[in-house]
Amino acid sequence: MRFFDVVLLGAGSAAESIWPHLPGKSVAVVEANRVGGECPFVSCMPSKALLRSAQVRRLVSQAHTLGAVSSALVLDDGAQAFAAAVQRRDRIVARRDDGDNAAELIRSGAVLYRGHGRVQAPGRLIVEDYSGVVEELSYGELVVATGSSPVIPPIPGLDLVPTWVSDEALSSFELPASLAIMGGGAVGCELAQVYATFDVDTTIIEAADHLLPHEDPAVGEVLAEALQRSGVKIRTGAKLARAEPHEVGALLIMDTGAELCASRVLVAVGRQPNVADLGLETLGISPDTHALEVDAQGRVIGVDHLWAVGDVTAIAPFTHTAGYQGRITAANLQGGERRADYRAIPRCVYTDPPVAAVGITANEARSRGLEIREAAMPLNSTARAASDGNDIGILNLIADVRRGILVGASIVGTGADEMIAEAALAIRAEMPISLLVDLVHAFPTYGEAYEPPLRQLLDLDTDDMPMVSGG
Ligand SMILES: Cc1cc2nc3c(=O)[nH]c(=O)nc-3n(C[C@H](O)[C@H](O)[C@H](O)COP(=O)(O)OP(=O)(O)OC[C@H]3O[C@@H](n4cnc5c(N)ncnc54)[C@H](O)[C@@H]3O)c2cc1C
Ligand SMILES: NC(=O)c1ccc[n+]([C@@H]2O[C@H](COP(=O)([O-])OP(=O)(O)OC[C@H]3O[C@@H](n4cnc5c(N)ncnc54)[C@H](O)[C@@H]3O)[C@@H](O)[C@H]2O)c1
Repeated sequence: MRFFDVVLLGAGSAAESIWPHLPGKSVAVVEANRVGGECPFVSCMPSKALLRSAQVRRLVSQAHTLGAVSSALVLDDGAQAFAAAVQRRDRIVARRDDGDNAAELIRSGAVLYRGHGRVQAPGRLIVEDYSGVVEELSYGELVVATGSSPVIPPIPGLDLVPTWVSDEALSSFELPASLAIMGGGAVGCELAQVYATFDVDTTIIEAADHLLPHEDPAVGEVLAEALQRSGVKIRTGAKLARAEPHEVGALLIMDTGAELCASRVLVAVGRQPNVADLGLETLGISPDTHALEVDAQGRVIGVDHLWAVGDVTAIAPFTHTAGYQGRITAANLQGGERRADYRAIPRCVYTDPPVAAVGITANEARSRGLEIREAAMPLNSTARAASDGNDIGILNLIADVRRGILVGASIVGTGADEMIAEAALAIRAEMPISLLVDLVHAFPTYGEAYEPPLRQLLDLDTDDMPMVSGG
């Protein structure tokens, strides 16, 4: 049995910011699927590649409104355009081949074991490869970085109709004739815009009363308008109650009694941490655990020599969080004392226009008993929106009145995904609003939209027409 100082279970975004940063330690990485995990192959990168192709397709169709051509361009039909977008997508995801990532891992000095890893006892792990060959390893420290999987809700008949989960929707070469998407969260909204733009009749079914229900309602409302302009149909406040096979593919019956036919159903109602079948019960962890609960240093609470990083912790499940947790855990495995601070992790949805938020929502702030004040600004009132021809968007800031600092921000609009970094820094560094209000943004940029609401929060001049909602 070979001993390693550190064994990483899973080789995704979280783990890859650990293995190159443990000089002097012997490291093994156990991976059941692809080195690199989901992000480069079946989640972030293929979705962002397809979203970009879709965005350009819409832009070209609007070129005459932007003075680029004299009349509307005649586009290829959606299927031809999608075939080209898929070729580009597959180049960007290296045709889902993890060979380069695996080679880099090995160059870092770590040992790669391909197969399913499972703890046998404290300090011991087995790896079973595809042919059933089992290897046994022993470890000093174990880092669980096993990611998450889509939730499939127990809806009668759903297993009898054609369904996709996100990685299938992002690996497909063909367009469905029509697509019903269960869930108006990040996955549902991004993929709805992709498929609708390639002329697929696409409907989002969202249980809550607005899209992206984890964010402030105004965000979901502005996004809904943008998606509808891309051809997406939206049914909010509706849950799928039952599904039946149908000549088209699926007949979907909502809890409201409404019905919808679609040739394919994309199930996008959230993800759950991968904690099953890891042998964690041998370490005293309950088999009913939903996520591995970690302290700020990355240690699994109550279990010696066990760490967890990435989606398996269910903390802000994004690639950038996985990388952040990985860097902190690597430093602590080297004897450091680094602690994670999750107050300012950005949450972005890369629709067109994108959505970006950071910190807490107004509802969360109120439930924590904070005295808050909100100030908002429509992005279409910026000079940049006028010159670009963008007429949709909003920026909303949430201030903690007693401390005079920002605690939350959300933006929908062109550039939101980049603009959010300013609010993230302000929240993370607890910068006084009196300082933020003195920051000068270049003219004409979307960033200028921060200035009127910040002034509003300080009761300075209000001539730039920010909209204010109560706290
Ligand atoms: C459609 C979609 C789009 C997304 N887009 C974005 C985005 O634009 N930006 C963003 O920040 N985030 C995005 N995310 C989220 C992002 O993909 C995840 O947060 C990130 O991949 C998590 O990294 P991880 O290392 O925790 O898990 P993963 O990357 O999933 O890695 C876990 C690895 O562990 C392996 N594994 C699991 N169990 C075992 C075992 N027992 N033995 C051996 N190996 C095992 C798996 O095979 C996998 O390779 C998106 C997610 C989805 C679904
Ligand atoms: N741009 C990004 O960073 C990005 C993109 C895609 C996914 N992701 C990650 O993937 C995770 C999963 O995304 P997701 O969209 O699947 O989950 P999500 O939690 O973001 O959204 C799920 C949605 O489904 C709705 N829902 C739940 N049950 C339902 C039902 N029975 N009928 C109708 N609607 C129902 C919820 O109200 C919610 O709006 C996200 O949390 C995020 O971390 C990130």
